Amino acid sequence: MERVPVILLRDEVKHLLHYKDLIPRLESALAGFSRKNCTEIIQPVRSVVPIRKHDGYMGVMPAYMEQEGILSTKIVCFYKREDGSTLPSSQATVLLFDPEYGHVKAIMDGEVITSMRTAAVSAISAKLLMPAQAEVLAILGTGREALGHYHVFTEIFSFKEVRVWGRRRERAEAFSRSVTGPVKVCVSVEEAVKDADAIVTVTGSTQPILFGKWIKPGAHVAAVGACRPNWRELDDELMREAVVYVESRESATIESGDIILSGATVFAELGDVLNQTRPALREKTTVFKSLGSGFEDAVSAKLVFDQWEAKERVL
Ligand SMILES: NC(=O)C1=CN([C@@H]2O[C@H](COP(=O)(O)OP(=O)(O)OC[C@H]3O[C@@H](n4cnc5c(N)ncnc54)[C@H](O)[C@@H]3O)[C@@H](O)[C@H]2O)C=CC1
Ligand SMILES: O=C(O)C1=NCCCC1
Repeated sequence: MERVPVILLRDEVKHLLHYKDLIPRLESALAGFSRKNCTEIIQPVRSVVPIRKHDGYMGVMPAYMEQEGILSTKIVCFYKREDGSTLPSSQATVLLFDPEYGHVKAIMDGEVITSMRTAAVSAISAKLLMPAQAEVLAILGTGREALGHYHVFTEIFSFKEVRVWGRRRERAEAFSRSVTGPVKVCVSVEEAVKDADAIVTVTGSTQPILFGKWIKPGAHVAAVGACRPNWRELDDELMREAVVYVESRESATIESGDIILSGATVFAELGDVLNQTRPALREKTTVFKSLGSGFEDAVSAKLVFDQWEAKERVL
């Protein structure tokens, strides 16, 4: 029998995926991934094909979770875009397979998944590592990931002040107008991060934009951009003085320019903290260097598919 995959477009994925389901699933997947001798989650480091002519990369991100019966791969194309470019800086599709037979069960939009799971993992890092009674959140960058981070951080935490900085002030102002809560537009990174408790860097920068000397001791930084080994968002001082957490040590030492070029040491994976095998050093300045993992896409895609199937059953 020929099996036809279901195609789930952006709006449907958006409708089916919710942070309240996603966050606990990601927490258990991060913990599973970091368990000693983990055989449940098979995930090679992302394969990256340079698309030199267009200043871009294609990342292929497979993952297999045997117990959960999840086999998937995300294919994401991402680009270094010049200021003012109207082209998208990344596009992604997730394929969900039947692990027993190998056929494709679903082809779904990967952009909502990328943005929600990335923001959710940063929020998990903040839950574990941000100072207690955090009052000020600073978001550096005004694009798609910035918006995702705004939504989940304001949904699960209660900040007294949210600030945004963007290279182009009009984009930061547009960002501030596009969300429902109050957001203070800052003219410089330094102004945005002064005395901030939580800082999210979500830019396409390839050079440091955030400097350790501007940051309040004890602040938590979720560093989401700079996912190539020669790209940076954070300076050497911040990387060397902060306690650094990652999703995967293996990926971090291959893909993160902030880690490789600063010579910083990785203290723990987030999963180690969730498994209580490494401590959450909340009182110290902490950096979560996010790179994105195939297993995060895998559990997100499964949630979307299960929700879709449940809806179909009712109809
Ligand atoms: N860690 C992860 O799992 C993921 C990381 N990313 C990365 O996050 C970053 C942001 O992605 P999106 O929001 O989707 O992109 P976007 O294109 O929607 O937004 C990029 C933002 O960065 C700013 N920007 C670009 N170049 C800059 C520079 N040189 N200095 C300062 N700001 C600059 C832009 O003005 C814009 O505000 C990218 O580097 C992307 O590759 C994206 C998805 C997942
Ligand atoms: O995990 C992802 O998805 C991405 N990571 C880094 C660059 C763009 C997409």
